Amino acid sequence: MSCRIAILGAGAWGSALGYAIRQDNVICFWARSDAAANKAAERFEAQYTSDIADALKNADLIIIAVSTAGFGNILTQINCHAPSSCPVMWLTKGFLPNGDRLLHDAAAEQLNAGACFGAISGPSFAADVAKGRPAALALAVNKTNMLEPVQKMLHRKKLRLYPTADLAGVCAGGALKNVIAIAAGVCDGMSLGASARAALITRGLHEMVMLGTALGGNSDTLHGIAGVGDLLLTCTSDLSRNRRFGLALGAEKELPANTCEGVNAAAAARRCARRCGVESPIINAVDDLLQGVLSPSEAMNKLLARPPQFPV
Ligand SMILES: NC(=O)c1ccc[n+]([C@@H]2O[C@H](COP(=O)([O-])OP(=O)(O)OC[C@H]3O[C@@H](n4cnc5c(N)ncnc54)[C@H](O)[C@@H]3O)[C@@H](O)[C@H]2O)c1
Ligand SMILES: O=P(O)(O)OC[C@H](O)CO
Repeated sequence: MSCRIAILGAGAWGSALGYAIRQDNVICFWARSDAAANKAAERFEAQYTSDIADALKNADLIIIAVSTAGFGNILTQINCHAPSSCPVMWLTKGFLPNGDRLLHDAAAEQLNAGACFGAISGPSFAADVAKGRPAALALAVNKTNMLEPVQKMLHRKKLRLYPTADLAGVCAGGALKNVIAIAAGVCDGMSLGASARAALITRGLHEMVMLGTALGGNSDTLHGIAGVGDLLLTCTSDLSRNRRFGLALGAEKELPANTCEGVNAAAAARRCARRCGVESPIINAVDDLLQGVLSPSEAMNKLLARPPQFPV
């Protein structure tokens, strides 16, 4: 049976995912302006509109694909215009701006009572998925009875969706790996070598697990595709915008202007860690670098001056 899927945001990832699931579904993209909708329409055949009420009308599934900057406003629009029983998923990774709320906390607070919502997150570059290359992602929802119907609408041979009830863990993994990817980029931008990068990624994973579990996630999730899987991808591939941002920061070059969710996430993750009493030296170092409080070599020296601690 064909489903109507509204994808809110026609940027790189929303478009790539829409392309991957277009068969057997009617896809309707919402973009912020007519010009953006027309530009996105050049990518592949689907419905495109800049009227969000139009996109949401009669939707069987909603997928939010905007960056965190627009996430809160999109939730408000969904409340106003979407059928109340329609599940709301998102591809966005990070914290809501100006605070330290992960996206599932924002959805729980802002969406109408009883709403079904969740995240699709894992190692997946839009550029790969748009070319039909295989990817595996976690699919997490707040109502476990909805996992199977949502998975049925989206799962494909080359877009594998692994269902889980651990929404907090999936959201934490996607948000925190971006901060560590900036750190890995800084490390390589400073030419510190592959050994240092491996140590940084491993210690970064430790911070992700400690903080992610303090925020309600499961350790298994953070060691799975939505945690370590995404961490490995973003820390090691130059396709990652977070890693590229870190490379420029470490080499003290001009910073790229692309969507880079790790920038806002570093400050938010640091606030969460302080609130939860979790030690987060790498996250703090990234935030200090971004705030201009430390230079790359000062941040490195601060991390290297720490006493070695188990578990490693
Ligand atoms: N690109 C990828 O490979 C990839 C993969 C997985 C997850 N993600 C995540 O998906 C999200 C979107 O990333 P992207 O790569 O598509 O970014 P993008 O920059 O290509 O697109 C972002 C979209 O968000 C919209 N947007 C930005 N600010 C907005 C606002 N204030 N109000 C309404 N709309 C707004 C833009 O118009 C654009 O359509 C990010 O959270 C990113 O971390 C991206
Ligand atoms: O390009 P990045 O760093 O935003 O990463 C994109 C995806 O999150 C990778 O899974």
